[in-house]
Amino acid sequence: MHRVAALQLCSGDNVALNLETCDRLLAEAAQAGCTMAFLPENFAFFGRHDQDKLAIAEVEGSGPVQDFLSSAARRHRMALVAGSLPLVGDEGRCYGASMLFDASGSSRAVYRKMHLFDVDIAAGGERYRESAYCTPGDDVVTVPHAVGVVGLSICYDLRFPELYRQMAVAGASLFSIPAAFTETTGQAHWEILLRARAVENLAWVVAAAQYGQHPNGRRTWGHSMIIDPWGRIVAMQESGDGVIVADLDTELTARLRRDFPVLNHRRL
Ligand SMILES: O=C(O)CNC(=O)[C@H](CS)NC(=O)CCC(=O)C(=O)O
Repeated sequence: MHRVAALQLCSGDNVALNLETCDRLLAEAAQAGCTMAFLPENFAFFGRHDQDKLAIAEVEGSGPVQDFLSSAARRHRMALVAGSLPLVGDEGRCYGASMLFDASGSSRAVYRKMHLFDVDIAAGGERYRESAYCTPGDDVVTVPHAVGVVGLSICYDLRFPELYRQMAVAGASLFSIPAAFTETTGQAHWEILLRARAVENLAWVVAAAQYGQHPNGRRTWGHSMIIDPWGRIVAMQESGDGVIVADLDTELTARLRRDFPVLNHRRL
């Protein structure tokens, strides 16, 4: 059994304030006995304009947000999956990156968001062009850890089941899916997509989410969830700052994968 936490917050454009909130929630998670905590997409900064986040983009391995993560992991004695933070990319753009820190504060892995959210949402009258300021990563990342092999992903990636299948085939038994899902698409698709990724791969899903209204006027869906490999939602918070906690039973994953071997029945 490994107790893990997902943090939910409503990040704004003040980095220090967002990190303070994260730190408070991490302390709660540590207090609850968690050995690992997951943060949402854009936990450190949600700006007024899309390109604002370029100003806080860091080079991999150094910078105030990464320093905070390393120190928070050490202080709270927890491994962290830092949902997403901007890392410097090329041509004046950044990567949306998810980093895993171990409890000693060392960075163990970096995943760069592969699928960029360039969509128009008719129902909400919203237009997103993530590729205007972000550049996509090319590499699938799985990280062996105490809780199992962790597959890293970010938000819109959730709609691409082939990424999760590839991670599952590479051994992943837990998917991290941090998000800032739109309220409109979240209401329609969030839960069904998350549970599908869990069920079809017999894997745990930890989805730490942003909620509420951000400085750019956009509203995000919240509903952070931890889902077991049978598709049951074992912890969920609709709205508000908070920490959801679950005990990950790694035996359950092993038993399901043995007795219900869908991953071995693939023909393609
Ligand atoms: O707009 C912002 O600044 C915050 N959002 C994000 O950073 C990212 C990229 S724009 N959002 C998503 O990927 C939403 C996906 C989604 O909502 C879906 O797949 O339905």
